[in-house]
Amino acid sequence: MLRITGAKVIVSCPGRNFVTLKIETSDGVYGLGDATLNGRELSVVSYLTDHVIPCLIGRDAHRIEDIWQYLYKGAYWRRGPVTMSAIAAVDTALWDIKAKVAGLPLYQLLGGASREGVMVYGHANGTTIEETVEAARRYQAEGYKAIRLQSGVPGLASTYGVSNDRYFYEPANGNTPHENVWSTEKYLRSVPPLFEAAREALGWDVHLLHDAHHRLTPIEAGRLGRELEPFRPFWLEDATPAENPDGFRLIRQHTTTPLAVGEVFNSIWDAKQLIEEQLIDYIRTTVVHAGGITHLRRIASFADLYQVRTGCHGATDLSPVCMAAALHFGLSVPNFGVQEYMRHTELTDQVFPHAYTFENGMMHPGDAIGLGVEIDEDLAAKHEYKRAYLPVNRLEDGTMWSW
Ligand SMILES: O=C(O)[C@@H](O)[C@@H](O)[C@H](O)[C@H](O)CO
Ligand SMILES: [Mg+2]
Repeated sequence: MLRITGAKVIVSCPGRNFVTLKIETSDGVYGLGDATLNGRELSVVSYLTDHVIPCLIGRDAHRIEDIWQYLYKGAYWRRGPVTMSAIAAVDTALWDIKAKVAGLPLYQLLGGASREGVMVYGHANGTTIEETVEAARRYQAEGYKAIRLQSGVPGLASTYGVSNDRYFYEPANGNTPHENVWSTEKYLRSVPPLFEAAREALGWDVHLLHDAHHRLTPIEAGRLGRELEPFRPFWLEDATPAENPDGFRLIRQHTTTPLAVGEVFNSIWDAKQLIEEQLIDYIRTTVVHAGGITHLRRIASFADLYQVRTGCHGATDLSPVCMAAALHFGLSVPNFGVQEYMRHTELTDQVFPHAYTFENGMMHPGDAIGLGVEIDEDLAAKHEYKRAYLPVNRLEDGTMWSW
């Protein structure tokens, strides 16, 4: 038995907030798990510290599945982003420990490599089509095989996904939420010309992606998907809010553009209908928000039955600990599709030194034992938590809207 002797939550803000769980064991091996829930970070800190950690001490760190079930079924209150992020952190840390004890990189325990590397997509954005296409060209020159295109919408002051920085788009900031203004009509006019210009400039040997960020109705999404078809997008992401999965059936009736959804999902139950009715092509659930490696494997195995592939969320609010876990998972899972990769800042990378690498559009988790990611606790302690919110979205007449 490998006893859990201690666990602590490390909150740090090296440019943005991260919550990291560190679990220690009787033979000195420790493991890390990401528990960051963007804009609601401290709720998971409390869930872990006040409610989960006291139940972990003394348990056998090797019993990953049993601990997962204990935290999930045992809480009585199932699912939800706070619960599932906390369980994810415990689960990830336990896999890190098990792989370290085995003396193997985690992906070897998950069945070994199913491919040479993990294809990632980068974010090209700009305030105009020209700027966005120019940014995409730079990604292509750096070897990216898949690029997400988000451009400013003429007539709207600010839009999600668009920043002037080359790499670092950061959605959460401000002591109170920033307010964006939205017009579906203006947006819908702006996306097809963006894709047309991008295909003309970049050719056809690169995958192009787009995120609608839950702001369309199903019929609007169907129209956008259809208008993008000539430009062969890899996927249209979060076309409509997925609380009502039936909405995706309506989109499907109107377009063959592949659909991706699930970055806000936290369990297999959120994805079940979408997967079994083949209403989506890519499932975006990720390690930190969907119950860790144990639960993500379950979702992926289920999705594989229906030829739905993975496309894990990988924005900057998913820490390098999550990124490492995602890469071990992505390298080994049979039905891998693509992995999102938004680079972290240099300071974040200093706080979380890691073995994973990027080369020519592909990433690899590296061959360090465990997850292959560390936390520099002294440096982390120098950067205190700073409240930050995701933005909100309103229609031009002031109505609150999805974002
Ligand atoms: O596709 C994506 O990366 C996103 O939709 C994110 O920017 C998302 O809004 C943030 O990660 C939320 O924390
Ligand atoms: Mg998204």
